[in-house]
Amino acid sequence: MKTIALVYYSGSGATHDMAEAVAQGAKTQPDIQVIRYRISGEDIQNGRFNDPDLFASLQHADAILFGSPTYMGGPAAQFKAFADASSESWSEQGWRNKLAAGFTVGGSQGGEQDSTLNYLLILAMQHGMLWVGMDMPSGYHDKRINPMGRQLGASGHTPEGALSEADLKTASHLGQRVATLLLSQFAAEKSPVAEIA
Ligand SMILES: Cc1cc2nc3c(=O)[nH]c(=O)nc-3n(C[C@H](O)[C@H](O)[C@H](O)COP(=O)(O)O)c2cc1C
Repeated sequence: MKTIALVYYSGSGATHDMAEAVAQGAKTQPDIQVIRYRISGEDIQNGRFNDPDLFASLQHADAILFGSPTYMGGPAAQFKAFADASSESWSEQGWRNKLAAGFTVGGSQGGEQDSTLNYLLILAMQHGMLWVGMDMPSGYHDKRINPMGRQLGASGHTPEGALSEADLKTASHLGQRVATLLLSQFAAEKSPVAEIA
């Protein structure tokens, strides 16, 4: 059994819908369990995210997928508070070689979702994780997904307050891709950080 953890913030529910689509895609594969953690403002006290149980369970996940709405051209502050708190795992590189991926939602089609995905990628790199992007270039497939052609991760937008079917399919595909990779021979062995001679 492989475990995929989804850690995300969602203010009005669109990023939550993306997370559910990611989970649905992941669950199409056998022997995959998905754990979901929706960050809430109450987890943040005096500006600091505090949930030791979450970090303990993330330690056992095989993949961690990060999700945040795009707020003011980047991740929401609530997500960033979680990311800052993850620095305790950073010092030990505790998430090294886990798979990682990201998803985001903006109100506009071109609402700087790339900037949020870039941040999620950098967070994964800080932790020594292995980033999984999209493998569906827009216009070169017949599945009507990834309409924005973003290869860095799954993104959507909510012009009428809701995501399109194509955006949800994109998220679902990303979940399926991570699950497939986890089950494949390419999943990295988790080995301790080598000592420098
Ligand atoms: C404080 C704030 C800042 C926002 N900034 C952006 C932005 O930079 N780009 C964008 O496309 N949408 C922006 N939006 C719109 C949200 O990204 C959009 O409503 C999204 O669907 C929210 O996701 P959620 O329902 O998961 O909270 C912003 C919304 C809020 C509340």
